Amino acid sequence: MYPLNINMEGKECVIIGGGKIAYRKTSSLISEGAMVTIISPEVCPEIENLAIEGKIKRKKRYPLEDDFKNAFYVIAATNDEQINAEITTKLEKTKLVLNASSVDKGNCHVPASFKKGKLLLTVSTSGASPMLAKKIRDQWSAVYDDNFGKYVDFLYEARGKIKQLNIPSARKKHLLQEIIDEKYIDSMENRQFFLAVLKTFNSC
Ligand SMILES: C[C@@]1(CC(=O)O)C2=NC(=C\c3[nH]c(c(CCC(=O)O)c3CC(=O)O)Cc3[nH]c(c(CC(=O)O)c3CCC(=O)O)/C=C3\N/C(=C\2)[C@@H](CCC(=O)O)[C@]3(C)CC(=O)O)/[C@H]1CCC(=O)O
Ligand SMILES: NC(=O)c1ccc[n+]([C@@H]2O[C@H](COP(=O)([O-])OP(=O)(O)OC[C@H]3O[C@@H](n4cnc5c(N)ncnc54)[C@H](O)[C@@H]3O)[C@@H](O)[C@H]2O)c1
Repeated sequence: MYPLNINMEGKECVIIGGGKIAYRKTSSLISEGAMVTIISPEVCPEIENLAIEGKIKRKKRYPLEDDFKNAFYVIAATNDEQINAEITTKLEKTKLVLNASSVDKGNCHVPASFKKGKLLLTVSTSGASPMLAKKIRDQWSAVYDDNFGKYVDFLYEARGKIKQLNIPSARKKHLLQEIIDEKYIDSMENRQFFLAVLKTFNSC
C-alpha cells in the first residue's frame, strides 16, 4: 500500500449501504468537504438526518451502474459481502474503491488519524487490527497537544520566511534544521526570538 494524503474537497464520493460504517465514513468525508451520495434501500437515523440537513445526497434504492459514473471514490459498505465484492471488482481499476467488509479487496484503506492544526498523524495496521490503529492514534493524541499544534504553525511560518531569504541554500537548510530542535517545542519565547532574528537577515 502506498500512503497518500488526498484533498477530498468537492470530490464526488459514493457510498453503498446505509449502516453505521457508512455513517462513520461519511462523517469524516464531509468534514473534509467531500460531496457524499449514499445509496441504500434503508439508512440509519444518523444518515437520514444528514440528508435532511442537506449535508449529503441520499438515494433510497439499490445502486445502478450509472451511479458510479462521476465518482472519485466509492465505498462498498453493505452488510452483504458478495455485493461489496461485486462493486469492488467492477470499479477498482478505474476509481478509488474501499471494500469495508474485506481487507484484501478494493485498492485503499482508511488509517486511524489525528489532526492538530497542520499536523496530521495517521496509522494503519493494514487490517491486522483496526483497534490497535485506533489505540495508537489515541496515545498520540495525548502527546501531540495544543502546544505542539502551535509549534507546527510556527514551523510553517518560519519555513515560509526562510525560503524567501536571500541567503545560500546551505544556510537555509541549516535554519530549517535549527527549528526542529526541542527548544522550539518547549518555549514560545524561543520561537518568537527566532522569528525576530529572521527579520534581520535580509537587512544585513
Ligand atoms: C482505523 C479505522 C478508520 C475508519 O474506519 O475510519 C478502520 N477501522 C476502524 C475501526 C474498526 N474496524 C473494525 C472494528 C471492530 C474490531 C475488529 O474487527 O478488529 C473497529 C473498532 C471500532 O469500531 O472501534 C472492524 C473491521 N475493519 C475492517 C474490517 C474488514 C476486514 O478486516 O476484512 C473489519 C471487520 C468487519 C467484520 O468482520 O464484520 C477493515 C478496515 N478497517 C480499517 C480502518 C481499515 C484497516 C485499518 C487498519 O488496520 O489500520 C480497513 C482494512 C478498511 C477500511 O475500512 O478502511 C477505524 C478506527 C475508528 C476510529 O478512528 O475511531
Ligand atoms: N471497515 C470497517 O471499519 C468496518 C468495521 C465494522 C464492520 N465492517 C463491515 O462493514 C459492513 C457494513 O457494516 P455496518 O455495521 O454498517 O452494517 P449495517 O447492517 O449496519 O448496515 C448495512 C447497510 O447496507 C444496506 N444494504 C444491504 N444490501 C444492500 C444493497 N444490495 N445495496 C445497497 N445497500 C444495501 C442496508 O440497507 C444497511 O443500510 C459489514 O460488512 C461489516 O462487516 C467494516
